[in-house]
Amino acid sequence: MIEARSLTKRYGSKTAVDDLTFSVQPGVVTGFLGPNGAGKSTTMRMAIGLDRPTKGKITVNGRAYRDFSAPLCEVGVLLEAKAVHTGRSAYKHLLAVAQTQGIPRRRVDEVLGLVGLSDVAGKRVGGFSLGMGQRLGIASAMLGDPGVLILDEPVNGLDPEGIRWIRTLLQTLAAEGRTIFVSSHLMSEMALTATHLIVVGRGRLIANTSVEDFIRSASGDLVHVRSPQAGRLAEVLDRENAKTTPTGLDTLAVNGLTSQRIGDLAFEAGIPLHELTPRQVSLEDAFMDITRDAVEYNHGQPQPPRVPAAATAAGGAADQGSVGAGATTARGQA
Ligand SMILES: Nc1ncnc2c1ncn2[C@@H]1O[C@H](COP(=O)(O)OP(=O)(O)OP(=O)(O)O)[C@@H](O)[C@H]1O
Repeated sequence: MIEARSLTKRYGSKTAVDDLTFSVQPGVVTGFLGPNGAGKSTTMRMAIGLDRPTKGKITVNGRAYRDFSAPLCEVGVLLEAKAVHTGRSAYKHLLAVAQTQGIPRRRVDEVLGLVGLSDVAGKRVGGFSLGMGQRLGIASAMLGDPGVLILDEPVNGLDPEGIRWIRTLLQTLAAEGRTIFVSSHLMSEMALTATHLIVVGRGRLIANTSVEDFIRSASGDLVHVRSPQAGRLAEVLDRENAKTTPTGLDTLAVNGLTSQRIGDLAFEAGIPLHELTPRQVSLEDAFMDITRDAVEYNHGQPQPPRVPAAATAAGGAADQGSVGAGATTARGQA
């Protein structure tokens, strides 16, 4: 398990990580999401002792990283795939890493097999493609057979086959009971890979929720309805405390009732319906929506008006299961 408590990191006047509290549970893949500059890498660097928190703490299995005598056997890390000696072969690189912590030579062969690099084990790392480099980075992270894996943007620059491979590997490792903490700025990718999400923006916690709940709350309860008796239907629905907004001559946007309930009410009132569509948002849209005000640089693009997505509706504690509690903070103060 990874636990951050009031974790804060300032670089001069810049607050990179701002009072983050969350925990990452074993047995599932937890996605660490946020726009560029949100503080993901800084958080991960603090988790493995490469940066010191200005305030608060982050522990792995209840201990600070520096307290591990054989850290590779506790927590595997992929921060920068290219941080290897390019003149060495993949095998020699892994062997050198293994020898620093008394990991047996046979484990090098095992992890090469695990990541599918056995056939190129003798090749110089300098000639590796980006995808092979990522595989080597993961092999290195897996050397000590750790129970915790921290991976910073492991799918960056990979082709679809490589992305699918990492996705399956991470899910398999999580199913073995490991704690998998993986950062990305791609919501759609994380939705396929992760079970739980921790979303940050400008260093602050925006959401800490299951992927399922994130999708549900992002999609909200907005339903598009078309009826030749839209005015009458609005009266019926308003009596049920729905919020109806005319969007055309015969169309309504309805908040606060499910499409099933709207259909039933229309039927009971003898009102014909020509369309009844729950509003769907793409995950990428939901993510953009929830992090919009937390983006450091928006490339000068004009910001479209906010849709009344329910992604911000559910409040909650800073630990497990909150969507939008931090978003309010980020919007209010950023
Ligand atoms: N050593 C440093 N000195 C000063 N500012 C830093 C330093 N490291 C990070 N920052 C700043 O802290 C903020 C968070 O950066 P960080 O790299 O953690 O974000 P990120 O979410 O990982 O972004 P990306 O997806 O772009 O890697 C950014 O504004 C960054 O410029």
